[in-house]
Amino acid sequence: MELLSSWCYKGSLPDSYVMPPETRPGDLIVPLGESIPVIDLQCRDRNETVRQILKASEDYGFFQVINHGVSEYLMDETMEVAEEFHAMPGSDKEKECAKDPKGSCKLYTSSYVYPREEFHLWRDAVTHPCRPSAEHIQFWPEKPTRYRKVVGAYSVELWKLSCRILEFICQGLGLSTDYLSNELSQDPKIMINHYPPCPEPSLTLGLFKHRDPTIITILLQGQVHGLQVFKDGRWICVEPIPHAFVVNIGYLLQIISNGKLMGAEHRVVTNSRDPRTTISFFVYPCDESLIGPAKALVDARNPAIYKAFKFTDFVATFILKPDKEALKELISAPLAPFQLRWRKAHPRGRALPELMLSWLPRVECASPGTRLHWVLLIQIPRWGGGGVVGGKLDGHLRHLMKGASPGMRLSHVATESAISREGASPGMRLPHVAANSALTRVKRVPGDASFATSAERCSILSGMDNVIHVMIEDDQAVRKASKNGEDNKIIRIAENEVSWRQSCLVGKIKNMYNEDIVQTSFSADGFNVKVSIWHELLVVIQFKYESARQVCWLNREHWVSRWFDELELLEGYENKHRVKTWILLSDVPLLVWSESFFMKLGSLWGKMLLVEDDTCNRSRFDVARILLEVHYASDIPEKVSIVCNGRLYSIKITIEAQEESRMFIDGLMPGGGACCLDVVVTSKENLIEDVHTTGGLGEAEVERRVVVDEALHKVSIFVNDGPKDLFVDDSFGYMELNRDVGHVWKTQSISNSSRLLDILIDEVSSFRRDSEGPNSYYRRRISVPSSSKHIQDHSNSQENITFSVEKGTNGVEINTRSISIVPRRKKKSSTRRKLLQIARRGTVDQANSAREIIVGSEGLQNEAEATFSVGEALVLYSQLRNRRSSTD
Ligand SMILES: O=C(O)CCC(=O)C(=O)O
Ligand SMILES: [Fe+2]
Repeated sequence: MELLSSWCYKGSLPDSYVMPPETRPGDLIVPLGESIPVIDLQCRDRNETVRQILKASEDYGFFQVINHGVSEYLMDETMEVAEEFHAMPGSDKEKECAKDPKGSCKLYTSSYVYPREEFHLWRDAVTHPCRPSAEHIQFWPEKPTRYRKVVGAYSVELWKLSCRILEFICQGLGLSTDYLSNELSQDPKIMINHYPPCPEPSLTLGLFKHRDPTIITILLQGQVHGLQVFKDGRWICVEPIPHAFVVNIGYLLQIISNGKLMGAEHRVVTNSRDPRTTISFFVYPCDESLIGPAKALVDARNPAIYKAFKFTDFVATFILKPDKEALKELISAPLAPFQLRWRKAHPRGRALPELMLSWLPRVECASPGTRLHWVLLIQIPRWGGGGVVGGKLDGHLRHLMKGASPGMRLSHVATESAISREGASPGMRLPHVAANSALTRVKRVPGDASFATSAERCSILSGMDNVIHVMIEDDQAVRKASKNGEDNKIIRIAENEVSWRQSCLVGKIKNMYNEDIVQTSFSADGFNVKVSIWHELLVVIQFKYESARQVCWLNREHWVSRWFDELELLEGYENKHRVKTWILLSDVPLLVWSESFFMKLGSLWGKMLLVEDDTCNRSRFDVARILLEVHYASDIPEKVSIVCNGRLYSIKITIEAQEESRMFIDGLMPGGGACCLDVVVTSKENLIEDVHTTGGLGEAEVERRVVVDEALHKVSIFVNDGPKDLFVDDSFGYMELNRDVGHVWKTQSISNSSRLLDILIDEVSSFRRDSEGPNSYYRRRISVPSSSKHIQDHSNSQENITFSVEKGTNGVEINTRSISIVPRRKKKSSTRRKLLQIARRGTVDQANSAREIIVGSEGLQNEAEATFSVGEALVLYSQLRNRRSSTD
C-alpha cells in the first residue's frame, strides 16, 4: 500500500479510484445558497446559543462555530504542521507513525481496510489518540520537529472546546450538562487528512458519504472547499470560514439522543488544483462504554429506537468490518408491535368510539408535504364479535399486527384508500371508523356491542408505543423491498394505492344538510360520487373519475353556494386544515409554570395561540389552559412527560374545547368529551351572583372564559331526545316549525336510522333572572329572525306553552315568546357536570334587532335542563300545530 501523496502527482486517475456512477460526485458545482448554520460562541445569552446549537444539530447535524476561544495563531500553526507532515517523504511518515508497538498511531491511505476495498479514496490520513497526552504523546510523530508541541497544545484546546459544546448540547436536550462528560467522551482522537489535487475530481471522492462513529467531531478544514453535507436529498457545501471550526453530530450522539439529533451524512470531494489538508478532532467514548438512548429522552411517546451496546462492538461492525445487517442488529431496539393511540372522543357519536383505536404513526412520505394518517381498528372478541373486515391489508402491517397482544383480534385496518369497507354489513358489531379514513365508515346500528371501560382499554393499550414510518413508493420499489424482507418498521404503500385521492374533493357541508343529501344531489346532477365523513365537520367526496372531479371543481361556485361552506381539492388539504383547540393541563409542576413554558409546550403539537390569563397570572394552579391550532386534535397526546432538574413529571392533558365542534344538547361532546362553546362572559360578577341565587353552584366553580374570537360562534347542538317518529330525517316537527318561524333552527339528521338531530342555534344567551322571589327562573335565550305574525298566531297555548312579550336588547319592543316547560324528571349522573359546563360558559349579551325566543322553564334551576327543554318544547309545539291543523 503506497501512500497517495507518494505517487499522485504523476499521471491520470487509476481505475481503482473511479467510483461507480451513482457514487461519483459528478457535477462538482453544488449550488450554494443553503449553508449550514454559523454559531457565535461568544454570544452572551447562553440559552440562545443552546437553542441555536440544538436546532442546527436537529436540522443539519452540522454547524460552524466562531469566536470559540481557540487561538487563531495555534490553529494556523497546527494546520502548518499538518501540511508539513503530509509533505514529508512516505518513508519518513511511516517511520514517524510506527513508534507504538501496539499501533496506536496509524498512517494509511484511503481507509483502514485498503486491501479489501473495491474502490479507493483520494486521501491519506494519520490518526492517533490524544488524551491523556502523557500516555500517548511518546508515540506521536517527532517530525516535523514541532509536531508534538503544537498538536499537543491544539489537542488540549480542542478538548476544552469539545467539552463546552457537549455541555451546550446536553442542556439543549434537557439532560444534565455533564451527561456526556464521562467515559462517553474521554477518548478523543486526532486525524489529519490530506487530499492531494486529483486529476479527475468528478470521478472519485476524498471520503465516501458517511456518518462519523463519534459523539461529535470538530473539524478544522482550512481554506479549501471539499466537505459536503447531505440534507434532504441534496449536497450542501460547507463553506470554509477563516478560523471557524466545523462541528458535526456523530452517529453515537444520534443514538444517545434517541434520534433527536442527526448524525448527518457527509462526504469529501476533491479538486484538481489545491491540495487540501484538514484536521478532525473525534470525540470518542472509551472502548468499554455502553452507548444507548439517554433514559430521560425515552418515554411512551418517544420509545427507544436504539438499544444499548458496547462501543467496541460498534467499532467492529461499523468500522473494522463494516456490516450493515450486523450493525442494525446491534443498535436497533426490538420492534414494539405497533403504535396505538387511543382516541377518546369520536367526532360523530357517543357510543361509537369506544372500540376505536386510532393509530397515527409519525409519517414520512416520499413527497414532501403529504401526510398520511392511518386508522387502525382492533376488535377485541371479549367485547364484541365480528371477524376480519377488509382483507386487503398490507403485508408488513399484517406482520406487525401479529402478537400485538394476546386476545386482540385485528378486525379492520383502514388506510386512506378505500379498501376495507367490503365485508362490513349494517348491524355488524363493528366499531366505526371515520375520523381519518373517511371511506371506511360503516354505519352504526343502535344496539351495537357493549363497550369496555376506558380503564380496561388503557391497560391493554399501554406499552405499545412505537413509531412507524410510512412511505409512498412506486410499485417496483415496494416489490423489491418486500423481496428483501426490509425493516418492517417501514410500511410501504404503492403509489397507486393512494392515487385515488386525486379524484376527491373535501368539503364542509352547510349546516342544514348532511352527507346523504349531498350525495343524492350529486347523483341527481349525474355525478357518481361517494360522500364520506372526515373529521368532525368535513366530508370527502370521491368521484369515479378524476375528470368528473375536474368538471365539478370548475363549477365549484355553484356547488359551494348550494351545499358547502368550503370546497377544496383533497390533496394538500390535510396540511391546511386546522382546528382551534383549548387544552387543559393538569399536574403541571410549579417549577416550570411560566408563559414561555406553556408556549413551548403547546408548540410541540401545533401553533400556540394563547395562554389563558388565569394561567399567566397564576390565579390558579390546579389547571393551566392554552389555546392551540392543530391539524387534528388527536395529535395532542393524553399525557406529556417533562424532565426538570432531573426529575420526571407527568402532565395530564385534556382536550377541552374545539372550535366548531358539535355537541349534544345535554352539553356533552359526542364521544363523551367536554363541550366546546366559545362565548363571551360579559360580567363575571353577575354570573356568580346569578348562579349563587340558584343555590346550585358555588362561586369557585364558576370560571371566566377567554374570548376566542370577536364574533360569537354559532353553536351546533345535537338533540338525542324526543319521540322517535318526530325525530326521523327531515320530516319531523322541527322542520315545520322552522319554516314557519323563519328558519329559526337549521336541522339535520345524522343518519337515517338515528334519532340524533343537529340543531343550529344562532346565538346562546345569558342566564337571566326574570323576576325575584321563589319562582324566579333562568332562561336560555335564542335569538332568531322570527316572524311576529307567527308568534301572534300562537300566542295562546295549552300544553304548558305560553308566550310573552319582552324588550329587545336594543330597546325596541319586540314580540318574543317564552315557552315554559314542565321540568323534566331530574337527570341523574351527568346533570351536575352539565350544569358546571353551562355555568362556566357564562353569559352572552348581544345587541340584536332580531326577534327573540326565550325558552326557559319555571322552577328550573339550571340551564342544562332548559337546554334539554328546547327539544321538548319543539315537540310539544309541533304536536300542538298538528292538532290545530287537523281541527282546522
Ligand atoms: O476532511 C474533511 O473535510 C472531512 C473529514 C471527515 O469527514 C472525517 O474525517 O470523518
Ligand atoms: Fe467525517
